[in-house]
Amino acid sequence: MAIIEVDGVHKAYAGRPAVDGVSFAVDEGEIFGILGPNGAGKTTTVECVEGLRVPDSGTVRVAGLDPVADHDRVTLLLGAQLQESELQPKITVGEALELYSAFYPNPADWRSQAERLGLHTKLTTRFGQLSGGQKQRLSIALALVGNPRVVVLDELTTGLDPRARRDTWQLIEEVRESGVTVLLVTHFMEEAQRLCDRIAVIDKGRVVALDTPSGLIAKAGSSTVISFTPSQPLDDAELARLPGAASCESRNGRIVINGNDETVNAVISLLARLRITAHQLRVAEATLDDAFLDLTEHPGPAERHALTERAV
Ligand SMILES: Nc1ncnc2c1ncn2[C@@H]1O[C@H](COP(=O)(O)OP(=O)(O)OP(=O)(O)O)[C@@H](O)[C@H]1O
Repeated sequence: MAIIEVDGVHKAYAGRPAVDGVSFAVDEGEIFGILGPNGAGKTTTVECVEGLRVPDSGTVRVAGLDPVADHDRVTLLLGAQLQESELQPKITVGEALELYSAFYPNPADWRSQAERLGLHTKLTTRFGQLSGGQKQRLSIALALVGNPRVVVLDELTTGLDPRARRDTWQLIEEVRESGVTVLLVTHFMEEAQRLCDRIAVIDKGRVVALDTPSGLIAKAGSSTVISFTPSQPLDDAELARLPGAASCESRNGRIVINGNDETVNAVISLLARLRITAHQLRVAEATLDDAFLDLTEHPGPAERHALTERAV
């Protein structure tokens, strides 16, 4: 059952659309990702879900409630990461956690929360003296302190070092296992791929794709990139006609084909038939990174692959 429903939401700032007809539904208990380039409208969308922005048109429901009209009730069931400016620099970590837990009828044990997030040694440290990563961890702890049914995490692990990022991912998985729905805005593909059950890709204020991470990879162009330097010139047109081949490019004697597993076998058979040797044959699987770039109007996989190879 959907716990978050966003239906045809529009939001403009000074007449310029930031969110232009966004719709999606998040099932209870899932981790739902929102991915998109800078300025795509992700934060505006989640702020509409949190009731911090009022859509110009369209509807948002959280557990059937209107986040603006029923703001007080929604606040009790939805936890959100705080912006840095929302805490006084002199408040200590322990005071902030205690204060925020007092707002909720059924708060989590904030001391164990702090321990899980590696903040237990910082309970007497003032907010203004925390590092960027520690502030980030505190904002996650504060989002979870009310034992919410839904938690909205915008750029969850920005500013965290690799270990803290992985610890945070584990924490989010534990949060989900306890039945909490997570709405996650992220720029990190690895994070989205590892954590999210489904992802909405937003570009220029619109949802351009909505699927599981593997569904997005499969949907975006081709899933396999084959590249090699042939021992003799090859006909690009013949390669482009191979089964599953979506495109073929030749640059400085190196051939790059976008295709799938079937294409890999067909290329090998063709090379054997023509008695051509493939030097530096590489077969790479597309990633969510590739899918993201394809879906948000950037260079295609072959072009990027060629760029990467040249850069190497
Ligand atoms: N308060 C505001 N006033 C005017 N324009 C705004 C305001 N907030 C956002 N915008 C504009 O709306 C568009 C969408 O912004 P939004 O912050 O929702 O995007 P985003 O996808 O979250 O971006 P980022 O990944 O950079 O955080 C951008 O063009 C932004 O400049």
